[in-house]
Parts: sequence; C-alpha cells; structure tokens
Amino acid sequence: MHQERLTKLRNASPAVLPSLLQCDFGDLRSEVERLQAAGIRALHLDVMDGHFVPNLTYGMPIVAGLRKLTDLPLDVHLMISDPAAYVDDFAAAGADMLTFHIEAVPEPAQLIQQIHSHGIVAGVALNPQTPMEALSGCLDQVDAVLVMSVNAGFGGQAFDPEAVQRLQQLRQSHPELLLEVDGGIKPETIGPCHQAGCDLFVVGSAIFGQDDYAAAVRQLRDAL
Ligand SMILES: O=C(CO)[C@H](O)[C@H](O)COP(=O)(O)O
Repeated sequence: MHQERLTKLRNASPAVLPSLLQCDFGDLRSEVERLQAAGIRALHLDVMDGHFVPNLTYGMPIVAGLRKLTDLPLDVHLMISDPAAYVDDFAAAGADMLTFHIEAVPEPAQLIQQIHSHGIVAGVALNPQTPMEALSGCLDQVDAVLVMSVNAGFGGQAFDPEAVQRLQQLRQSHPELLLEVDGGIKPETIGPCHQAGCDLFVVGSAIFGQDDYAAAVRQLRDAL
C-alpha cells in the first residue's frame, strides 16, 4: 500500500510542500484552506523533539488534526532521536510519508520495514555535514531521500548550494528515488534543485513570510 501513496506523491511532483513550522497554529483550518486554494498538493510537517535538534515543535495530535482538515498527502519529517518509538502512532495519526534522519538511525533496515508495514512511504534525511556515504546501506530500501540544505531545526536559514550536487549525485545513482530538498528554498534556489533532479521542494519562509500564499507559490512554480 505504500506504493499507492508513493505514486500519489510522484504524480504530484514537481511539487512545492509548505513546511508547517512558521504557520499560524492558532488557525490551522484557514492555513490549510489558503494553501489548498494556492494549489498546494502535499504538506510537510516538521516534528522536532528538542533532543535530536535544539528546537521543539509538535507531534501526533497536530498530524491527526491536519488529517481531519485535508486529504492532501502528509509528509512528516521526524527530526527526533527515536523515530521507531513513534512510527505506529504517526501512522495512526494519518501520516502518508515518514522521513527519519540517518544521523539518528544509522542502521535503519528495521525502521524502514516498520514504516512500510503501515503502508507508509519511507524517507531518509541527511544534514549538510553528514557524508553521503552514510546513506549507502539504505538507498535500496527507502522510497525517498530528503536532502537538507540547512541544518535541521529552524526555518529561515540560508540555502547550502552543496545540496544541488547531492541531489544530482542521488538522481544519477538512484533514478527511481523520490528526491526532496528542505531549507532556504526560494525562487532563486528552487530552479537549480529542480534541474538537479529534485521532485519535492519544502518551503517555509518563502510562503509563510508572504501575505499572498497563492502569489508566493506561483512565483516558486514559475522559477522551477
Ligand atoms: O525542516 C525545516 C527546518 O529544519 C524546515 O522545513 C525548513 O527550514 C523550512 O524553512 P525555510 O524555507 O524558511 O528554510
């Protein structure tokens, strides 16, 4: 069943995924409505535990709340030290894709199986300083790779251009993988990532820092 969800994400790409980190948590219903009206086809949820990263956000209740508000695919980015402890709960909450960090789980075969056992798309993320070789043991098992173009933890950081080479390398070595990039994605940085073969573009400030989400999304799409 994870194949069905994977196909939905593939069919949506290239896609801009708003990162629900800097949005108005006091009015998620209207945030989702505004994003859907802007033509968004999937949402990216930033789960942080204050341990793997020095920031604390939210967990399953927000995922479950969003699940009630929309049928859009929910791409849940687990910036947490012990993802295996929460996979079952995030599955029950309605996640469509769960992405863990390779720095948190260097040998992730069992975790990937656990994610797939719920019919959920499995992604692996890596921070800019982590060598690409760290991924070599799991690239044939995961469905997606999230290339971080900033250090995981906070929005509004500057894009690290090294991410473009990483995307290119992954696209060449593993043409079947869904590729995602996150951090500092704006009209100036989205194009090179797309040309490098990236499918999904996670965007925080460049959408939530604007009054008109539809115009912000249009500008990003035009820059693809
Ligand atoms: O995962 C994240 C940080 O860890 C955010 O998704 C990311 O930083 C998006 O924000 P911006 O587009 O402002 O860089």
